[in-house]
Amino acid sequence: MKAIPVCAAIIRKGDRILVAQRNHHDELGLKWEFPGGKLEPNETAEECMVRELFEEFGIQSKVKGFLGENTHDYGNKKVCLKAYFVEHLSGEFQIRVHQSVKWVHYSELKDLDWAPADIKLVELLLDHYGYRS
Ligand SMILES: Nc1nc2c([nH]c(=O)n2[C@@H]2O[C@H](COP(=O)(O)OP(=O)(O)OP(=O)(O)O)[C@@H](O)[C@H]2O)c(=O)[nH]1
Repeated sequence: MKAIPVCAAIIRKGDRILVAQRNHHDELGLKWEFPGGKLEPNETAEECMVRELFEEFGIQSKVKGFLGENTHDYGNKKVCLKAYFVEHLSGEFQIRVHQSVKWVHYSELKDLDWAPADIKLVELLLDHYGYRS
């Protein structure tokens, strides 16, 4: 099974990261994730991130770097989740798609009920910032 490429945004404010809860109507409803979505044909990861963050929150943003990726097999599909560091440039966050969003301190990230593909990315993120609980 070929993995579906999905881009996920790490948006930081001080010691907090923006996390989003999937809508209860959607697959993996109420699980926490990094905002983002599937890469469209002929789109770069940077374009995908900027598009998804505008669709999901109505904000303008810019990709600053790449954290890493994790491929996860959900049984019915396989996703390759690629996490990018993204800077919020302008616009108030409007919650257009998700159930809710919140800014979570590094020390609390591991306590969330994450979408399974995200767990390895959360570990990578904590390593990246040198955070040890
Ligand atoms: N955006 C996002 N998707 C994730 C994460 N972790 C994870 O397993 N996924 C999975 O990756 C896929 C992305 O789908 P999505 O529904 O968010 O993206 P989309 O808006 O482009 O899709 P759609 O237009 O088909 O609904 C889903 O299967 C979702 O469950 C994550 O951290 N962020």
